[in-house]
Order: sequence, then C-alpha cells, then structure tokens
Amino acid sequence: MKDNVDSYVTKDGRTIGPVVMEMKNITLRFGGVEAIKDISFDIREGEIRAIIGPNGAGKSSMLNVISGFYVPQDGEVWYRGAPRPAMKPFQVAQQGIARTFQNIALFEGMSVLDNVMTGRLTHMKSGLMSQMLWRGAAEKEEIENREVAERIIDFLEIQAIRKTPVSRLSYGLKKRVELARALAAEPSLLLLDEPMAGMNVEEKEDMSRFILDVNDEFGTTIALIEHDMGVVMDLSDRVVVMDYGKKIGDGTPHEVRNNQEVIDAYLGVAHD
Ligand SMILES: Nc1ncnc2c1ncn2[C@@H]1O[C@H](COP(=O)(O)OP(=O)(O)OP(=O)(O)O)[C@@H](O)[C@H]1O
Repeated sequence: MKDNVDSYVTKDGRTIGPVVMEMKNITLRFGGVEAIKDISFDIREGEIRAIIGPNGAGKSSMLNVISGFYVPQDGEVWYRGAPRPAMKPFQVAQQGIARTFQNIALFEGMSVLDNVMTGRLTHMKSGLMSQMLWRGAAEKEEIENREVAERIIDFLEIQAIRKTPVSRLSYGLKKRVELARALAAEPSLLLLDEPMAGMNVEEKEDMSRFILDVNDEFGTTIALIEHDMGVVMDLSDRVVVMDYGKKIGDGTPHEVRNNQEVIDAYLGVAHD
C-alpha cells in the first residue's frame, strides 16, 4: 500500500495522485437501521476505487454519501482538502462529480445523442435573456457542447446508434449510453453504480474496457460500487469491502482477495 505518499506510478504506468476525497468516520442511519457504521477511507486522484460487498452491505448508501445525495448523521466528507457541506444536485455537478444509476435513468423516448447532450447541462452558461440578446453566444455554446457529446459517442463506440431512441437499445448499450451522458459532463470524479449489473459476460468485458479507457484517456478518477467481486478485481487500484454496514477490508485487489474476513463474508460465514 502507498498510503503515505503524495503520488505514485502504477505497474501499467498511470499516475495516482494525492487524496481528493476522504470519508471520515461516516455513520448513516435510516430510522433504526445503521446502513453505514463508522467507515473511513479515501479516494486518490486518478485511481479506480471500488466499493464491494454482499447484498445489503451498504454500498448504495455509501455511493449516495459520496455523491452528496445523503448527508451522514456522523462523520465528515472532505473533498479537495475541505469539509463538504450539504449540497444540492446542481452544486455536486458544479464540483465536477457525475454519476450513473443502477436502474438506468435515461430519457427512453429521446435519441442517444440527445440523452448524451443532457449531460452538458451544467456547462450551458447562456440563459434565456442572453440567448434573446445575442444568439451568437448561444449558438457557439451549442456547437461546443455538441462537439464534446460527439467526441464521447465516438470514444464509447456508439456512433452507429446516435440517432436511435434509447427505448430500442439492449440493456448493455443503455448502460453505455448512461456512461456517455455522465462523461459528457467532463467530470473529474465519476461515480458508477453497479456498472456491470445485469450484463452478460461479453457486455461486462466491454464495460470493463471502457472504464479502464476512460480513466486512462481522460485521467478521470472513478469510484464504483459492485456486488460481484470478480469483475472489479482486474479493474480497480484499491478496493473497500463492506459487510453489514462495516468496513471489513481496504487495500489492493491482492490484499483484499487474501483477507479472511472478506473471504468469509463472500462465502456467507455466520456472524457473531
Ligand atoms: N432509504 C432507505 N430507507 C431505509 N433503509 C434503507 C434505505 N436504503 C438502504 N436501507 C437499508 O440500509 C442497508 C444497506 O442498504 P444498501 O442498499 O446501501 O446496501 P447495498 O450493499 O447497496 O445492497 P445491494 O447490493 O442489495 O444493492 C439495508 O439494510 C437496507 O435495507
């Protein structure tokens, strides 16, 4: 583990930078249910950080804390060196954080391109007044936004379906369009909610490759939650393992794979 260094270079030549987000003793309750119990970990610039765990472990709750959707009752989230206050979704987006959802949240009746364009909303500056006063500015912005959207569509190899309504796409392609929409926001931190759930083997392989390519090509820091331990092991730089709301492992895939508590949790060994 490289816990005490500012940055380091991975075996495959990527630079992992300093800590960008720190979860400090996070506890989250829903009434009497403690979904997250005093969990701390960090996310470094440029890394792929996975949070895994069996059903009900608290992964979705944790992703919602990272995204700012849930505010924990105890603990603090630090982002870029400062404690992060409660925020509205648009403020989260303005901080350069974008996410995908477990249950795909696309506009089914709209084309792939139009869906990806919705990811540009936070970058659209010209309001109605300036559009009326000076159409040129709005047009220039529209062209720039379209260029970004088209570039991402090419990158994720979905050019052939750019005019197709999302409702006609396979599940795997919808997941890829959702990734494209999140990328259109040009996030510095990308949160992926079970990106491989419900996919067949080939779709999982494609999605893994795209996640790696996004991280490599754009330098995007990626935090993802995933139920299936296998799929994230080849993908992630570091992995947090949760079980019953607690953190039971944190380290490289190799370290986590050899952690007895993690092995027991995945084999369903009974708790005290
Ligand atoms: N909005 C909520 N209201 C009440 N309880 C909740 C809520 N969200 C989650 N929980 C509870 O918190 C615990 C953790 O749930 P969470 O969905 O975060 O786990 P998970 O690891 O994402 O599970 P899964 O892999 O099944 O999606 C569970 O006991 C769940 O029932």
